[in-house]
Amino acid sequence: MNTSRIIHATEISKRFGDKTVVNNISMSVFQGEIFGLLGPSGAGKTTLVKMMAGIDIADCGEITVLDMTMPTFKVINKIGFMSQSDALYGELNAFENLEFFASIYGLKKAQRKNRIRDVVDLVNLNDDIKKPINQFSGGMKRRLSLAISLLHEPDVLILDEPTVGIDPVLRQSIWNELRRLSQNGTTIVVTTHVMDEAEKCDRLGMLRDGNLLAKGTPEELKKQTGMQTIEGAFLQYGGARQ
Ligand SMILES: Nc1ncnc2c1ncn2[C@@H]1O[C@H](COP(=O)(O)OP(=O)(O)OP(=O)(O)O)[C@@H](O)[C@H]1O
Repeated sequence: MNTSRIIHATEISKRFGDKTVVNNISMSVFQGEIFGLLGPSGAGKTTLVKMMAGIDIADCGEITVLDMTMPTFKVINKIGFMSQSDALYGELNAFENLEFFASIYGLKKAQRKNRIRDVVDLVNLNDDIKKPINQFSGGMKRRLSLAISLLHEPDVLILDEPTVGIDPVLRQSIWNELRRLSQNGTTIVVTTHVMDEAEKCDRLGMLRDGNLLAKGTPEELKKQTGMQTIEGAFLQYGGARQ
């Protein structure tokens, strides 16, 4: 693993009303690693990754991506963000959605065609490319959202629960692709509450109620808690729902 720090959060907090949903979190993500944010529903994973992607702003603390303080438009083209709520145009078909986002990302015509073909292959949507999005299932929308986040081959990929609603075979091929991208230098942050996906990450941050309970490699976290599984380690660190 490369040691250049690509994402760096320093003591960031975020409140909604009187509720602190991200509480004084500091962490770094290094080039070419897959960093997983693991935590139950409501832990603050989405809020944290949105601040990394520059979509939301921390109340205090600082986040830098590629040494630029977020949020800034300067790195927006270097980040691929896949949100949980699919930001797709329902009236358009899949191909038109891809074309639209490719033009936003500034992909040239020839490059656009190749990239669209590659990402559509990857998420296995070839047969549905002409179908309007409002006829897509939830899983198909997830796959298209993932394809869109990959279109411009970003240096940093931030994926919020990318494999929810996706069948195990495709999920495996998506993880294979994430690994291939990371080996080629892409830095990836992925949120999940699925333990077997957490095991696939190079490092993990365990979140609960806005607090970063622990971080480390899956092996380190298991070893430190004397547990055989990530789930066991998470519970030891205080991740259990009360
Ligand atoms: N815009 C908002 N206004 C008010 N509260 C919010 C807002 N966005 C998130 N929250 C609250 O912040 C907390 C953390 O939410 P967040 O979506 O970050 O959690 P999460 O870990 O991503 O959960 P999930 O796995 O269910 O997506 C929750 O209590 C949620 O209700």
